[in-house]
Amino acid sequence: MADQPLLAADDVHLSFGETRALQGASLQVYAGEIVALMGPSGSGKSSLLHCLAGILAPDAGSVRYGDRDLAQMTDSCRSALRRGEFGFVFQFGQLVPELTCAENVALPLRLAGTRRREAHRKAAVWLERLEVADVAGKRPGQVSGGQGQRVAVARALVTRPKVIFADEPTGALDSLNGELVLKLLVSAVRETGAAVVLVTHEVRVAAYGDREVVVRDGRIRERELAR
Ligand SMILES: Nc1ncnc2c1ncn2[C@@H]1O[C@H](COP(=O)(O)OP(=O)(O)OP(=O)(O)O)[C@@H](O)[C@H]1O
Repeated sequence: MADQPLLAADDVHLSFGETRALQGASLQVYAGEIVALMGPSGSGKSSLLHCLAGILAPDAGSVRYGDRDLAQMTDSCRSALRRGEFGFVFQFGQLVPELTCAENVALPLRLAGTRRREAHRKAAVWLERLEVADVAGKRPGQVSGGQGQRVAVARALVTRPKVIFADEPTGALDSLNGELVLKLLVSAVRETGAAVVLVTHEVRVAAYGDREVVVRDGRIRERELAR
């Protein structure tokens, strides 16, 4: 494991009006590791994920990606970072309904300026990798929830990001489909070397992580999982 964390939150505070979502959360994520964020509903897991990904700016404390403080970057630099180095998988509604599954997976590459043909070639590789090549020409509304999540994982990985942020990625799936999505996600990131920040309620899902971190009252409690 590298000495320097890839991503580090240091004493992060975040409030929504009167609600104190994060109250001094500190977390380090190293290259290639899968960190599972667990904890009760409302404890601050998603807020921490959003701060780590540069989607929300902390009221106090800092988030660093490598040697860069996200708060010191311009909005366009942060957007470029999110497009180029980060990938996202959420629980619902992340695929563009008007596009086919192949077009959805190719989209991040097209937005980054990759030519159509090359973007679709890479999309096909990732759809195959996630075992959903057969739905390439279908729209998200025409595929099952599990297939849709595997397409979403393919889309998150197609740019070969350094960090994947996954917020309850299997929360809407039955346990069998959830397991399949997780197994494919984990084997794909082991291959690409991406780190994963995985928010989940479920112990079974957290067990896919290298490390489990418990968020409680906007702070971190951490314990190592047996490998
Ligand atoms: N956009 C928002 N506006 C107002 N309050 C918010 C907002 N987002 C989160 N909160 C509040 O901040 C606190 C932390 O929320 P957060 O979503 O980070 O928790 P969580 O641990 O991810 O919860 P869950 O497991 O239920 O998704 C909660 O009290 C929540 O109600």
